Amino acid sequence: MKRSSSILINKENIDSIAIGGFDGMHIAHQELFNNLSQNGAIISIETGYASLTPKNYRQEYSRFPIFYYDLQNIKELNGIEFIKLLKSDFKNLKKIVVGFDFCFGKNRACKVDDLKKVFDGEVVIISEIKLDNFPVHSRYIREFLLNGQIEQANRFLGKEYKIYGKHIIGQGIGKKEFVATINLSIDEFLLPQNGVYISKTIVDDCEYNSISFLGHRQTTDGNFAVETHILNVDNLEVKDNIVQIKFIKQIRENKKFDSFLELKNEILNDINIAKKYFY
Ligand SMILES: Cc1cc2nc3c(=O)[nH]c(=O)nc-3n(C[C@H](O)[C@H](O)[C@H](O)COP(=O)(O)O)c2cc1C
Ligand SMILES: Nc1ncnc2c1ncn2[C@@H]1O[C@H](COP(=O)(O)OP(=O)(O)OP(=O)(O)O)[C@@H](O)[C@H]1O
Repeated sequence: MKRSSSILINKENIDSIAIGGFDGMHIAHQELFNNLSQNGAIISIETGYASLTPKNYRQEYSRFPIFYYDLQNIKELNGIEFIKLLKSDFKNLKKIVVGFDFCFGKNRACKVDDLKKVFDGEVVIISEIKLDNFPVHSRYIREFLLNGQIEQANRFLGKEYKIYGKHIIGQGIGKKEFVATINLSIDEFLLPQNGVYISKTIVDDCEYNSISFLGHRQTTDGNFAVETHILNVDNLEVKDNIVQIKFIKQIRENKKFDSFLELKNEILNDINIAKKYFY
């Protein structure tokens, strides 16, 4: 994972910034970044709600350094004070890029027209970016994921939705009764709707085709699990504690089976569907 590189950047060199929450770093956010100059930077206002690309996972989706501002620390500033803060943090600031609906200052009282009044440099306002006539926003991408509409979410994201998890020990019956899986514990990321997904899994810097399951293991211990089975690889040894899953397509919902044999047959069927997709 590319951690924020902003600490290594000399703020004096930054001459343009894009401002927003930027959860997801989706295609509309990228359009804002396209309007930055060579020495641009991203100002990410942290509300604590980011779940598509939580704070420490955002940098990998842009070459521009990200500087984080905690909303709690700036929410009492009025519009003029907020811009003053940015100008004092970035002494060479000449351009600000925001979207059509950008609000700033205490109680979100200031709008884009106010920005033009209080900032004495160039202000670039990006009109609402849409895909198939549908506005692109993080909140809609979250809804797509929660409905299992991964392909739609991925189009809006401009990339495959990816989560990071910690490798944990499972029940230990997968390999014996079904197929081997890597079990994960997920903290900060939004999980798509429960079910079975064609996916890719990144383990120890290698990306593998996979099939992933999210949900309560209704057929075995009933516990909630995030599990991924790597296709065509037996006995993969996982060294790194952190494993990534990219979601591609939901193939079915989670189900309760009357016997282990029925679950096993369904899992083998899922694997065949995934193999047809990949190979
Ligand atoms: C592709 C796939 C599909 C699965 N589908 C279901 C399911 O529909 N219902 C269910 O109860 N468990 C499902 N599971 C979870 C299995 O119950 C689980 O892998 C098994 O209990 C082994 O768990 P373990 O890895 O913790 O040992 C699925 C697992 C995989 C890999
Ligand atoms: N569809 C869009 N078109 C143009 N600008 C956008 C669009 N979505 C967001 N922006 C701009 O990107 C910046 C970041 O916005 P923000 O983090 O609120 O994204 P969002 O996708 O609208 O999120 P949410 O759905 O949670 O409100 C802001 O300057 C905002 O105006």
